[in-house]
Amino acid sequence: MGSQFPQLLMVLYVGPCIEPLRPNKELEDMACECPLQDVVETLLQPNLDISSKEFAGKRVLLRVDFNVPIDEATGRVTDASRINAVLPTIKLLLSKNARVILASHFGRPEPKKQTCSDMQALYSLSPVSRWLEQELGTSVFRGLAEDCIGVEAESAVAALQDGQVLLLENTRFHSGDGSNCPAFSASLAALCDVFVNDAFGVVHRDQGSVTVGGRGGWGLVGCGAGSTLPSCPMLLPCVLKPARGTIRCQDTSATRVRLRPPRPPCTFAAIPSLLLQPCYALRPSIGNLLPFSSLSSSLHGARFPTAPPCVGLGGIAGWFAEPSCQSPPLLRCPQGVTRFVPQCYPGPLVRRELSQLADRLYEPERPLGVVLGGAKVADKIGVLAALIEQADVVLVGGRMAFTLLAARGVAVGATQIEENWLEPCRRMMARAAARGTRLLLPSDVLWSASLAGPGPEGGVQQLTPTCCTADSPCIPAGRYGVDIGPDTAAAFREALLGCRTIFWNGPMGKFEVPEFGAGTLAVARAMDEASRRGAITIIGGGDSVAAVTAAGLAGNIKHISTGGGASLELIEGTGMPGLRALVKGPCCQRRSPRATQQQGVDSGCCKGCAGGGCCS
Ligand SMILES: Nc1ncnc2c1ncn2[C@@H]1O[C@H](COP(=O)(O)OP(=O)(O)O)[C@@H](O)[C@H]1O
Ligand SMILES: O=C(OP(=O)(O)O)[C@H](O)COP(=O)(O)O
Repeated sequence: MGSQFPQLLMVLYVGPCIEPLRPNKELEDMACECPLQDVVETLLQPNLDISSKEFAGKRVLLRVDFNVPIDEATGRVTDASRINAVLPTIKLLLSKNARVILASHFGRPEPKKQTCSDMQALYSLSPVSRWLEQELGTSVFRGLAEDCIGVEAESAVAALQDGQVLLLENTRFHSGDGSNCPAFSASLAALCDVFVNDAFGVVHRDQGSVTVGGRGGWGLVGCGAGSTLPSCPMLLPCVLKPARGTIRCQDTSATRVRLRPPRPPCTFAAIPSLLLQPCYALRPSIGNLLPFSSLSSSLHGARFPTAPPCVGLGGIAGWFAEPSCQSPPLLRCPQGVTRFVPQCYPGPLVRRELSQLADRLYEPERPLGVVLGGAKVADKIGVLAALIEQADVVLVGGRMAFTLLAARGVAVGATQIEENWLEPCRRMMARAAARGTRLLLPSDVLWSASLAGPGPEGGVQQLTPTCCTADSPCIPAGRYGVDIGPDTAAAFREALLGCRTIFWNGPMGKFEVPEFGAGTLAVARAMDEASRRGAITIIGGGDSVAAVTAAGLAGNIKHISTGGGASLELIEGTGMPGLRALVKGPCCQRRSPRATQQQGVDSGCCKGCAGGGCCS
């Protein structure tokens, strides 16, 4: 790989690398990094309501979130809340004689590691397809296209008639979705005339099918104070992109980025057009860990050279040589739907979610309580810092809790924790104490020898300081924490009943196993009880909603949201690239982004599933 760098760098120099360096302030202004509330307000304007638009004969790409629970044994959808939530949108578009193309992710396939057949077996949208067939009938629903881009998708779309629906296969079968590759977005966008995003559950993801490249994709432009910035900061994701998951924001001064070398197909054909793209400084999509204010101060703090216009080879080469950098300012360039699809709208579900959640969470009736659980620890733990600042009571259960418990010195056995977060968790707990936020962790937990179900070994464990030693661990070595215990459930209930607004995301344990579901059920009951006492209760997240629905306790909840991580990010008040990508004009009082240019992108870049080529 090393031998390719000089060639690549030569191309960078001879390409149209023409833009003079912009001062930091201007970079920041160009970002139009509006307060999220302004973005939300913009998307709620009546002129973006699709019910007042005409779509007859138009191919409408409707991004939906069909990431629904499936029974592994029967392959059937076990909770259709997310499908049902978007059915009215599908029917609305059909009533307008649109040709509706549904795009969704499902689960987290790994196209670079798994073969296509493995991905198909585990993550095909065929169970959802069967569900839609029943709901819509075969004359309207034209089935599942084998792939979401490429020949299969194109021919299926070409066969679509007005007033018919097609479901595209899982967008995440292509690595270009997760990496927000412009070529992937362009291919998806080529299928349609109009893009409607009604996938609230995924608007916090900076992914190709969400922003459909709107303003998606990150280009790395510098490595913080003392490093160099090219004045052609249009080195786009295919060329330079922080590898997913390698950015750690334990605090703003310890941000680390590891660079991924350019992918060969991106080099020659892609770079000239990439270099022409205007860039916007935006908050990085790094698991929502770094508030934009921090980024912006890191932008201010960084030393950007003013000349020569394209920095030196050394500046760029240094990035490759240096595996990590401090506080990298990141630039993000517009790429997709706003470029590739002229008409983009938020769907009715997204608008409804925004108005319901924003109303209730931006200026909540206090005390505000947040219950956080679930298994997407790496994704959601970063939000905790923001929740500690905003909520009065924060309750943490689920697998999430064990990283905090471990940070307190509790021996958690084999329970999966986030090692990188131990120190930040200690600081968060200290901050909660200093601020007066009531942060409750489990005081007892259920442990088991297996995550699959209870065996002869297991039981409820009180988490006393005396048991948290190597000799007397709280959770024995090799055992898993699988639920909160009854004392914790009672303490959580008591805390919740004192709140006027409650938001809950993430089950308290591995609730799919009935024996590990008591904690989740107890919180569901407490939510129900609080609702009946007049509290404003909101539950978000696929599994949390499934748990509450299965328990028959959804009826009194004030708002059931289709998004867990998305709702959390909304509360956090930052990020949401999927929403920002839908804002075409100025979204705040600050300077709006420059008009984007229609440009081609090397279609060979970032081709789909590296696993076996079936979906490239
Ligand atoms: N202690 C635990 N160990 C293993 N899995 C857990 C534990 N607690 C919760 N989970 C799992 O978390 C998953 C839901 O997590 P997440 O996706 O974050 O929630 P949501 O879908 O509600 O946003 C469930 O499948 C549940 O089994
Ligand atoms: O299930 C989802 O989010 P959630 O678990 O936060 O509700 C969405 O479909 C997003 O999925 P992802 O977290 O794999 O990007």
